[in-house]
Amino acid sequence: MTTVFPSLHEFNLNNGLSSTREPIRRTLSKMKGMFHDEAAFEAQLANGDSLLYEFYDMGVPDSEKDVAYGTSITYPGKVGDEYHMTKGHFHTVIDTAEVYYCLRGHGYMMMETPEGETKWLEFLPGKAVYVPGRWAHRSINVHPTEPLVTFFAFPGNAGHDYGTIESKGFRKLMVERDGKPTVIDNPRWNG
Ligand SMILES: O=P(O)(O)OC[C@H]1O[C@](O)(CO)[C@@H](O)[C@@H]1O
Ligand SMILES: [Fe+2]
Repeated sequence: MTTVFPSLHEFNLNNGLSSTREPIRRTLSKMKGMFHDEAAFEAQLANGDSLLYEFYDMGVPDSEKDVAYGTSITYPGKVGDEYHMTKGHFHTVIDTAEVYYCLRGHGYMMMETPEGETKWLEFLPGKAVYVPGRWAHRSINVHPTEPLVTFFAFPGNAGHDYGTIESKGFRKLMVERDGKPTVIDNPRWNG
């Protein structure tokens, strides 16, 4: 049995970053095939492999008795008309849930089940989104200039299944229409 000691970590309330741990960073090139406008993606990548989001793995044991937690920071911007977002995933142990609490910014949590139900809920500072087991989830930043900062927690054994989203995509996308965030059917959904 692993012995886990009580620990203390700091996450900055403004930028979401921790002074006590290194984040995992995902740049544009790690998101190939995720945005619906491939030409806009390639054009943007030619201008530099910019940082889209970063988040923390605090290294808690991968046991169902433990709680994985950390902050997730998605930077503002769009690829074509589609807002910056995380890759998104199901949990490998698919019926494990997750909770997110928004600390800064404006965004949405896009969710869907394998059966095809979809749901998106708004992130604003002070709002908590509960993602039940079986719902794939992706954070989306719709603010023009501010980072979307959330704090998340989920069972340590949940794991990340990226394969399903990488091959099928999400059924719904969040794009800008007439200057406003708008949900559309994913024209490239491959279910
Ligand atoms: O794993 P993705 O989809 O790249 O997005 C990262 C986010 O998801 C998490 O894995 C939590 O489920 C966090 O580490 C982070 O908030
Ligand atoms: Fe998750």
